[in-house]
Amino acid sequence: EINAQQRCPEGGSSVTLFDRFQFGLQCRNPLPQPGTGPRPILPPTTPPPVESFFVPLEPDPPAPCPPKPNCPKTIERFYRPDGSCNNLLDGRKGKAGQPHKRLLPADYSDGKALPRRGQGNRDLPSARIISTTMKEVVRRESPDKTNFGVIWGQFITHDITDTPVIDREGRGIDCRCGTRDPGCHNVDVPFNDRFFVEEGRTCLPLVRSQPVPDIECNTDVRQTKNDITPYLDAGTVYGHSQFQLDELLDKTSPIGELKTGQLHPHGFSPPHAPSLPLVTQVHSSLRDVACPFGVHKPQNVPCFVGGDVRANENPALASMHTLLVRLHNKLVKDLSNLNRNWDKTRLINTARLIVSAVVQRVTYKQFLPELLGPTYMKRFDLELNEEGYWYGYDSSYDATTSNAFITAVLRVGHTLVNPELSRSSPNFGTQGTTLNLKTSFFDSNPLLTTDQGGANSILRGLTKDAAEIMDSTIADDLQNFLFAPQDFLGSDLLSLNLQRGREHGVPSYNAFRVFCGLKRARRFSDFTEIPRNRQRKLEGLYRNVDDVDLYIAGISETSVPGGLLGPTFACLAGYQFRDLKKGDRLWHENGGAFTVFTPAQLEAIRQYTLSKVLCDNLNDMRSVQPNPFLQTTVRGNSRVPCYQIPQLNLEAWRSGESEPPFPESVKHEFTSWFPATHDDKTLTCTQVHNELLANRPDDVCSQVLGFEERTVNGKKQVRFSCAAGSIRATDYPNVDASKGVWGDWEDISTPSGRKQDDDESLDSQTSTCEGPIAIQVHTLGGTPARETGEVFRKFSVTAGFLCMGNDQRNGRCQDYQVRYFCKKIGRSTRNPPPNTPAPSSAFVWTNWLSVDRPSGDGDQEYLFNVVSRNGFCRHPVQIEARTVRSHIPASFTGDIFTAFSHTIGLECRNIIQPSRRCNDYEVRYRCRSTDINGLVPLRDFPSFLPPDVQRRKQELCSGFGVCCA
Ligand code: HEM
Repeated sequence: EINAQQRCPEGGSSVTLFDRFQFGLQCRNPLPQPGTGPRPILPPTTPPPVESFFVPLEPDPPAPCPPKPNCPKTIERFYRPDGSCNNLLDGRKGKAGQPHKRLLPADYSDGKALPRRGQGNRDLPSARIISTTMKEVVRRESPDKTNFGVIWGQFITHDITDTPVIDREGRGIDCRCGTRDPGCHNVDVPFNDRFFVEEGRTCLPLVRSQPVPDIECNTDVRQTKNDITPYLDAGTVYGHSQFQLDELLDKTSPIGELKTGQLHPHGFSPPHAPSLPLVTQVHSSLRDVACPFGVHKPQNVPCFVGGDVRANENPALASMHTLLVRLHNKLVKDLSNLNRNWDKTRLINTARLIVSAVVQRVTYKQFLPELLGPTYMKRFDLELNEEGYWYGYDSSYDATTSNAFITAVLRVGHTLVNPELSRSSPNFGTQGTTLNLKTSFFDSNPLLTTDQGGANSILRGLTKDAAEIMDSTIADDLQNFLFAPQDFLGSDLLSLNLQRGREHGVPSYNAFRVFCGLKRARRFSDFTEIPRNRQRKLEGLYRNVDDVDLYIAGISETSVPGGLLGPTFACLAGYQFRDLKKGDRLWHENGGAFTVFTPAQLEAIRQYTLSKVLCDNLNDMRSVQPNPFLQTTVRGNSRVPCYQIPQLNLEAWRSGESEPPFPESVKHEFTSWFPATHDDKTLTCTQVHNELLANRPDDVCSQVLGFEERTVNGKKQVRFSCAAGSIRATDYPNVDASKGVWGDWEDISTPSGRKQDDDESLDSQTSTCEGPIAIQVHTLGGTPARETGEVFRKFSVTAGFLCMGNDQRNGRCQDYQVRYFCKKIGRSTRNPPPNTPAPSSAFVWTNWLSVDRPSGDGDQEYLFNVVSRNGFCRHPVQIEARTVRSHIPASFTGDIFTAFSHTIGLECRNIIQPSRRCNDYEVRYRCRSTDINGLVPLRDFPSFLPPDVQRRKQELCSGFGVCCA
C-alpha cells in the first residue's frame, strides 16, 4: 500500500501508474535544478524481479454482464442519471456501464483478447518511438481558434466516455517495467530516448482497460466498457448514477441546488462565485476521484468533486465544471422564482434538460463545425435547425461510443492543447501568472485562491489563448511531463493513446480507410490524404501499410476543407456525433412524440449562447466575443458587452395553460430529384410518391409538405418538401457492425456510348453479398452519390443502383461504384442474390391492437410497445387507426395527434385537445410479407399535420402552383 508519507531514500521520489490517474511510488533521482550542475546519468532501472509482486497468470476475467433495465411503457421526458431506457428499442443502449461498440471486428493478435500485433504476428513499433519520430520540430498555434474550444472538447469527452482500467479489489495494478502481468501493456521506451533515458526508464506503464462481455453477454472476444452514458446529457455536472446525483445535490437546498465548495483554506471564493465541492463533502464511496497524491496540490486540501471523476485533471477543466455547476444553480433559482409550486425534482430535471441543451448546442454549433467543416456537418446531418422542431430521432441509431472513436478520433484534442493557461481580468488584461500544464495537473490552488481570479480568470484566459494546430505533435507537457510530480518526468500521452488503441484491439488505419470509403492502401504512398513527409516517416516506422495505428495516421492527415480533421477522422467523428444526436430521444430539438421543449422554450434555448453563460456565471464579466472558440480577430467576433447578448428567456418555462403544443413553424428540406416517368409515361406526383414509399422509403417522407417539378431533356422530374430531419436516406448508412460486413466496391458498368448510363442494378451484378442490408454508392473520385446532384432511377438495397444519362442535364452520368453491407460475403455467383425485392403486392395488414387507454396523459399506441409481438414488421409502410368502440377512422374524430406515423405509432395527448380528452384508439400496420416480426426503428415526424403546419403546407403548395394529392 502506498501512502503519501512514503519517501524514497535519496530524496528522489517518483510515481508509477496504477491506473490512468492513480499512482504508486517508485524511487528515482530528481532531475537537476538550474544551477546544480550536471546530473549523473543513471543506469537504466533493471526490471524488478517479477516474482516479487503478485502477477496473475491468467488474464482478468470479464466483469459480469449488467442486468437489463426495466423500462416503462410510457415515454419519460427527462434524462435518467444512468442513461437507461433512452433508447426505446433496447433500454441497455446508451446506459452507463455498457461496452463500447465496434465499427469493425476487433483486431486482437490471438483473435480474442491479446493486443494487436503487426502483420505476420510481428512486433509493432514502440509507441514511444512513433510519438517522438512523428513530432514536428516547430510548435504551431492556430491563427483563429482559441484554447476554450479545446478544453470544451475535453469537457464533452468527459460527458461521453470514461473507460475504466483493471482495478483488482480497489488496488489497481502495479505495472512496473518488466512485469508479465497480463493486465499490463506497457510502452517500451528505447534505450536512447532523449528524455526518459535521463531517469533510466525502460517503459511507460499502462494498465489495460477492464475486460467486459459484449452487450449480449458473450465473452468470446474481449470488450471494453464505458462507465458513463454516451449522451450529451451534462453527466459532467450530474454524474451517471442516481446515487452520485443525490450526493452532488445540496441536501439543504429546497430548490435542488448542487453542492459548492465549503472549505476555502485561504478565505477567498466569494459566495456568488462558488467553487466545486470538495471530496470531503460527499459520501466516502464517491471519494475515489482521479487525484494522485504525488501530483495533487495543495496537499492539505482535498480534491474537488464533480459529475465526472476527472474534474481535477487540469485547472481549465475544473473551471469549466465550475461554470456549469453555477449555471445549474442559477437556473434552479430562477425557475423556482418563476414557479413557486414546482417541487425539487421538477426543478432539477428541468434545469438538467436546459443545461444539456446548452451543452448540445455549443457542441454542434460551435465545436463540431470547427472540427469537421461544412461538408461533413451536412453529410452526417449534424447541423442544427434554425427554427422549428427536428424530426430526425431514430431509435435504430445507437448512441454508444465506438472503440475507434474513444481511443483515436476524439483524442485528436490532445494535439490541440495549448499547455499555457493565461489568466485574464474582466478587461482582458493580465490577472495573475500564466499556468503551465506540466506543473498544474490536479492543482486546485488556482481555483481556490481568488486573488488571481479563480475559475473566472482562467476561463477568460481560454477565450484569448490560441489553440495549437492539429498535427502529429502534442505539447511537451503532455508528451514528456504527463502527470509528472515536481522535478520529474511523467508519462507520454501520445504513446498511451497508441498503446490504448492496440490493447482495445482497434484495427489499423487502413481498415478504417476502407470502412470510410477511401481506397485501401497497398503501399505507403497510397496514403494520399497524408502529406508526403509524414508518409515517409510512417514508412520508416512500420513494416507494413496494414500495421499503421489509426491514431497516428488520423492526426497526420491533411484537414478537410473548413475543418481540422482529415477525411478518415472526419468520417468516424461524423458517424459518432450523428449517433449521439439521432440516437438521443431527449435531443433538445426533437419534435412530435419526442418533444422535450415547447416551441417557445426551444426558441429561448436557441437564443442562449455560451457567451451569455459566461456573462451570467463569471465574476464581474463585462464583455466577451460571440464565439469564445474563435479569436476576437475573426470577422464578426469582436467582444460585445454582456448586456447586449440575449439572455435566457425563462418566461417560456412559466407554468400555465397557455403552453403552445405545436411547432409554430416546421423547417422543411427537399428530397433529391426523382424521375417522374416510367416507360415514357409521365407519372403524377402522387404516383411518384407512392412508388418511392414502396421502394425507396428512406429517400422521402410519408407526409410531404409540398413538391416542385422541373423538366430535364423533355422529361418531368419532381422533388418533395419534407419536415427537416424526416428524410432518412444517407450516403453513410447506419449499419450495425455486429450484424454484417461491407463488401468490396464494384463497378460493373461505365457510362459510354449514346446513352451514358451507369447501370449497377443488382440483377446485372456478380454479387457475393448474402443478405444485403445497406447500399453505398460513390463516384470513382469518392464523392457520395447524393452529393453529386445527379438523378437516379434505382437506389436501394433490393434493386441496386441505376443512373440514366438522359435524366441528367448534361446528358451523362458520372461513373459510380457500389458496395453492399451484407450479412455475409459469400462466393461469387452469377445469380442475383437471394434477397431479391419482394413483389410490391405482397403486403399484409397486422391485427388491430390497442395497448393503452386515454386515461392519464392520453392514448399512447407506440409501435415500440408491440414490436416484440408476433406479426409486427421491421419497416411498416402504412398505419391505420380507428376508435376502439365505434371504429371511427382517426382522421374523422377531430382529435389532434402529436404522433401518427408508421414509424412511431400514435400518440394523442389529452392536454392539447379542446375537449381535454382523447378517444381510445386501436392501430394496425401494413407490412411487407417478407418483413414480419423484425424490430422497427422509431422515427417520428408529423404525419398528421398540426394546424399551423397545415397552413405552412398550403403556403408551400400555393407557392409551387400545384399540390400533391
Ligand atoms: C488538457 C489536457 C488533457 C490531458 C492531461 C488529458 C489526459 C488524458 C489521459 C491521461 C487519458 C487516458 C489515457 C489512457 O490511458 O488511455 C485521456 C483520455 C482521453 N482524452 Fe484526454 N487529456 C487532455 C485533453 C483532452 C482533450 C482536449 C480531448 C478532446 C478534445 C481529450 C480526449 C480524450 C479522450 C476521448 C480520451 C479517452 C477517454 C476514455 O474513454 O476514457 N483529452 N486523456
